[in-house]
Amino acid sequence: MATDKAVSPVVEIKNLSLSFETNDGPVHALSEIDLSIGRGDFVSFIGPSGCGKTTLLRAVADLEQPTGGSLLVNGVSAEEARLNRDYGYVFQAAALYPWRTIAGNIGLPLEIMGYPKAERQQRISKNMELVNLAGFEKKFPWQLSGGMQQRASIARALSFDPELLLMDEPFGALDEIVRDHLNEQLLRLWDKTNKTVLFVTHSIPEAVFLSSKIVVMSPRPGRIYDVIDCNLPRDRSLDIRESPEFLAIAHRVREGLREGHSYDD
Ligand SMILES: Nc1ncnc2c1ncn2[C@@H]1O[C@H](COP(=O)(O)OP(=O)(O)OP(=O)(O)O)[C@@H](O)[C@H]1O
Repeated sequence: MATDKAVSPVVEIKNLSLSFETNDGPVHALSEIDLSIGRGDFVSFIGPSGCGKTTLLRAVADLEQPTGGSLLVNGVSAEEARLNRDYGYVFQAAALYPWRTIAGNIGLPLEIMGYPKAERQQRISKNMELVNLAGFEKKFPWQLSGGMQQRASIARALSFDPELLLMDEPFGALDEIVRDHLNEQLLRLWDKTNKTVLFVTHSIPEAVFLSSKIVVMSPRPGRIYDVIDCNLPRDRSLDIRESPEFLAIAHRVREGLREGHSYDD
């Protein structure tokens, strides 16, 4: 029923654990993860290196298999959600094919899925506009800046209109000015499309600026240390980073990272 879908969580994780078998024995990457993500939420995952942020995102994408607990995506198993193409994935590197034009890259998932040409073109134009790349259809990736390439990879992830956008440190390799600019654009995009976003980052200001919810993780094995609601106005601009509300949330994230962190190594 449509109403059920509107209120049910997009991602529901209960007591999830995930270990990797290695030659040196098991690596316990995630433990006792409980999390419910609502439709239209923008959820950032922040935590020290190796705390399992990427592993959690990959489990939602059905690219890693949990060893315990349950995980539902759009009310079905992660595998079924993957087969339903319920998510688009954006990596740290834009990973565009250099021999394809920007339009050709953005349209690639649509080609693979067998969309007819006219619909492909219409979706490519719509998504290029959404990420402010209209006019660059015929350029090749190497003719675009790093930030523009990353915007193209976001347009590619959105090309088939998935409900869920999984983003693994998409702006981590970019300089701070470009990153600020992309943060503002991503916020506008989220506001316009109402997608549910799961976003991995190492940056406290980025997490606070973008999110409706911040998940602070602690390492070994990765657990959720704190979940912080961010109710900053939806039409915020970068200036909000100077506001007391912003600084208070950033402070709570920083404290969580400090307290959840083990300094043994
Ligand atoms: N395929 C794998 N085999 C064995 N161990 C793995 C594998 N993938 C990840 N790990 C381990 O699981 C733990 C979590 O890794 P993960 O990449 O999810 O952390 P992360 O929080 O995303 O780190 P970073 O912030 O550095 O990207 C780490 O200890 C990592 O070495």
